[in-house]
Amino acid sequence: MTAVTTDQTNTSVAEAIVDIDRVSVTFESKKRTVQALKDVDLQIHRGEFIAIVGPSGCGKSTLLRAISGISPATQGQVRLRGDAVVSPRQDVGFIFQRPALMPWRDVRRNIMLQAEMRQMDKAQAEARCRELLQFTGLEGFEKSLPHELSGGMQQRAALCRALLHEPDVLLMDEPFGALDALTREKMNVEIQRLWRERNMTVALVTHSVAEAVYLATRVIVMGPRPGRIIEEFDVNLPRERDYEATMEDPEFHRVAGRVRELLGSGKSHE
Ligand SMILES: Nc1ncnc2c1ncn2[C@@H]1O[C@H](COP(=O)(O)OP(=O)(O)OP(=O)(O)O)[C@@H](O)[C@H]1O
Repeated sequence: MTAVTTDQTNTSVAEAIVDIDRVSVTFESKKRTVQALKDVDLQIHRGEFIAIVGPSGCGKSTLLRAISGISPATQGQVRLRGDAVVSPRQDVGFIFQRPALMPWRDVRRNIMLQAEMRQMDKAQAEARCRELLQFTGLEGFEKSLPHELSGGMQQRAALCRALLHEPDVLLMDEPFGALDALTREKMNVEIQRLWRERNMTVALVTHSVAEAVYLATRVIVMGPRPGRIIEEFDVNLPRERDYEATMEDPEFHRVAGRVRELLGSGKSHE
């Protein structure tokens, strides 16, 4: 079993909404077998914001996919709200690296796709859609097609779609990697507010150490494939985080420094 050291004990006794118990994921094809995850143990408690960092190809996306059931565990077990995850789950929000909007549908209809897939009550979904458009600053762009939006706006539309059914668990796989630095910063601030105000449980995969530490209550560091958790750090910062002030906070520098050290201070982890 992988030894996990924690620099500060998380004494939270809150309910584990996600329980990952000795999970391994192996991909088998005719050509080769890849073990993407090996004996991963992790509990995510209600209201936590977990950021997962690690070298490229170490299994970060696979871990999120195991939680959502897109790539279920081949050994061990993931439990979501107590239920074993064995197939894709509808009761989470998932945001991919690319917004994956349908090019022929306008913003509103892209968001409402979620309602159609889930056969949600139309009037309720429309009301929720309007609320999310306002929340993410997309009001006025309901009728725009994806190609008429900036990258950040497209990712915001994807965020609205992922949140339409009000999931209490949000999984985000490097959602801001393709954005310019300033837009990424703005999205970080929006996600911080969203997590806080909606009291969601979030797991984020990111290559940015700064993004991980700014957003997370706990940073999980994975080692090279086969993916294992090698260390985790509690981030002792207030839930409400001003961006500039956080960047200057000694706690931010302490955690970011240790994470960078562990990742070999590679330049790929800004
Ligand atoms: N569907 C799949 N079929 C076969 N192999 C896969 C599949 N998905 C992932 N892998 C392999 O599993 C390993 C982990 O991949 P994963 O995408 O989880 O890594 P990652 O840490 O998210 O990488 P990156 O940071 O580069 O996005 C890689 O070697 C990858 O090639």
